[in-house]
Amino acid sequence: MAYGDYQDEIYMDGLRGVVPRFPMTYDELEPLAQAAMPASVRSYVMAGAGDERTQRANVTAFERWGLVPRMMVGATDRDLSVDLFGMRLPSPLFMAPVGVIGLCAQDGHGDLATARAAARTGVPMVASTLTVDPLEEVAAEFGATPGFFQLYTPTDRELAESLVHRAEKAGFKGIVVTLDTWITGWRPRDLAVSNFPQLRGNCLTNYTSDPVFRARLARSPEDDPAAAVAEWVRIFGNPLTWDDLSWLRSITDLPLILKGICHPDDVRRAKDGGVDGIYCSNHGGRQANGGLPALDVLPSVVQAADGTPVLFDSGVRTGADIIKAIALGASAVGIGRPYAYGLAYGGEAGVVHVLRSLLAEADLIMAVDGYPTLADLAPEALRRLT
Ligand SMILES: Cc1cc2nc3c(=O)[nH]c(=O)nc-3n(C[C@H](O)[C@H](O)[C@H](O)COP(=O)(O)O)c2cc1C
Ligand SMILES: CCCCC(=O)C(=O)O
Repeated sequence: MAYGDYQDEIYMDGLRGVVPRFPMTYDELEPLAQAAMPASVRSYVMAGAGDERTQRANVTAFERWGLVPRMMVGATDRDLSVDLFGMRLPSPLFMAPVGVIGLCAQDGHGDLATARAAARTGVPMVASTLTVDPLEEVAAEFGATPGFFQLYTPTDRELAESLVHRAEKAGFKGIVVTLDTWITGWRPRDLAVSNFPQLRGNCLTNYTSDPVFRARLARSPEDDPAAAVAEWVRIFGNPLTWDDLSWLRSITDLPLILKGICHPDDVRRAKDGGVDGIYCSNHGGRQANGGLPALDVLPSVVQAADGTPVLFDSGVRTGADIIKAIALGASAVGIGRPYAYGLAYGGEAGVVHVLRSLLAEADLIMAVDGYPTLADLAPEALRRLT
């Protein structure tokens, strides 16, 4: 089945008098999802760093590139599949780690709903360290779709190793280490409501369920939750340096991917340290304002990666954006807010709808523009507007 067939399904429903249950664009979804969320979760998900210029620029950066269509290619069959870390994935799309995704669902179990959406669509989920349900239970919902575990590396190395080994045992297929969030950026939306401390206590399950973490506490997290949060705050932020990379590399044989890489020299150092993947991202503009849009640094990252897979996120909102990122050299393309809002508005079905809509649009663009495979999307397929 082609991804574009989702269009036919929606039209057929229309013929039977069934109107679409979900908004058809990100711009329509965003306010509806925000209205459906509790205020603290809403401001947390919306929050970008500073006056959010970088966050907005991540999105508008895509408007400066245009695809050039090719005719008479006969692109009746499209192939969106990609090879990544020895796995064949049906498309380049994946769900970026979103720490509070659990809380985005009405029932508080959004991690499980997202994992089920991954199982239904074949779109991998990168599960954050900060899930609400334990990583083992999240992984159990993935079905045949590979999942990735995102590590926030605590200062306690033994705890970091325990989290990674639990992820291996649970069946995750890669470890994504996030480098840009050892400290939280200046987020006025959260500061205005003193938000973050309220939320974080809900997302510590992977710590409170960990034997190493529990052994560090005088009393169990069940008996003294405040002490568990305090210990988490103490150990959470690890300002990793390149000297830590050999240790990170040594703790797992799974593919190791570094998230937050935007500079070609950092790509080279990561490659020298033996990583399997580079993840180019500015954290959706949530961490440091004043930065370049992530899309604008992607080509130099891809060039330095020199064949090492480059995952990309930040600002992807449409199927056309996915195609543009691929044409600029990304091996896989992630979304954060779009699926978080799909979940908040429509639960698991909302996530599935967001994923299928993005893939349908991407597939139909490839059909119309005459690019039957992702390999056809060479840089010449794109032109930069002046
Ligand atoms: C509410 C929220 C929570 C996030 N939590 C994490 C996290 O736990 N770990 C991480 O590496 N990135 C986290 N991110 C960043 C995303 O992985 C991703 O880089 C970003 O959302 C991509 O930008 P987009 O939202 O414009 O698609 C979070 C993003 C959001 C919106
Ligand atoms: C300490 C921040 C953890 C979650 C996160 O990455 C985000 O909110 O962007």
